Amino acid sequence: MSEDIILSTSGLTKEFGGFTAVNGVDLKVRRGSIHALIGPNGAGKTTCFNLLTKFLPPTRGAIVYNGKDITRRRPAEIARLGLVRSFQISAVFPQLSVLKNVRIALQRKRGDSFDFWRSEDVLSSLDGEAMRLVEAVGLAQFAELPAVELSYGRKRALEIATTLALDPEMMLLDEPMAGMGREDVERIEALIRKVSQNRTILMVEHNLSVVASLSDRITVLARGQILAEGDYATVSKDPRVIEAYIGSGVGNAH
Ligand SMILES: Nc1ncnc2c1ncn2[C@@H]1O[C@H](COP(=O)(O)OP(=O)(O)OP(=O)(O)O)[C@@H](O)[C@H]1O
Repeated sequence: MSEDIILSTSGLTKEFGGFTAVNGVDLKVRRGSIHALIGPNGAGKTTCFNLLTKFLPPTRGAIVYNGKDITRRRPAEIARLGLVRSFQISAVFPQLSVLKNVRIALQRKRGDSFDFWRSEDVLSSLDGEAMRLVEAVGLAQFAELPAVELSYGRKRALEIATTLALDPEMMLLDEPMAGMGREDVERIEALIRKVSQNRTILMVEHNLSVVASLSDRITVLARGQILAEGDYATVSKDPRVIEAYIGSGVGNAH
C-alpha cells in the first residue's frame, strides 16, 4: 500500500549568500502523524520550517501539500488550504480576554480578517464555539482573564486554541516547549497529543524527551541535509545522529 503523504518537499534548498542552510531536503510527512524535525544547533531546522510555512522563499525545490504545489503560495493562502503555523501568526491580543482572543481567531477563519466592525450580536454568536475551544485546551477557568495575565505555558495553550479556531488539517509547531518549565511541558505535551487526534502535526522541537514520547516519525537534519529518519528508537541509535549531536556539543540524542 502506498503511504498517504500530506506534505512533501523535493530538493528543498535555501541559500543565504554563499551559505546553504537547507540543502536538497526531500521530506515526507504522513497524514495523521506527529512528525518531528530535530538536529543539532545550526542544522537548518528553523530555516526548513520557515520554508514550509512560506515565511521564506526557497532558492530551489518544491513543496507539495495535499497534491498541490504550494512552493509559491503565500502564508495566508496555505492557511486557507488547511496548513497553519502556530505560535507565530496566531498572535494573542494581550489586553483582551482568553475567550475574546479565540473569538477573534474564529472570525478570521470566516475570512473577515480583523473585521472589528461587526455587531456585538454577531460576535456573541461565536462565543459558544470559542468557549468549546477554550475548554479543549484546558483554559475554561481563565476564559475571562486578560491574555497577558496567563502564565507562559497557558499563553501557549491559548495560542493552540487560536490556531485550532482555524480548524487546520495540518499544524506546524515551532518549538512548542521553548522556555517552559516541566509542568507546562507536560501540559502542552498532553495538549498536542489530544489535538493530533484528527490532524497532522509537524514540529521543530529541541526537547528530545518530548520528541521521543510524542513523535511517530522523526527527521534528523544536520548541516542542512537529512541525516536520518525513522521512529525515535531508530534515529537515537543511529551512530551518525549520535555523532552529529556530540559534534555540536549538546550531548547525544538519548
Ligand atoms: N537569514 C540568514 N542569513 C544568513 N544565514 C542564516 C540565516 N538564517 C539562518 N542562517 C544560517 O543557517 C544555518 C541554519 O540555521 P537555522 O536557524 O535554520 O538552524 P537550526 O537548526 O534551527 O538551529 P537552532 O537549533 O540553533 O535554532 C545557520 O548556520 C545559520 O547561521
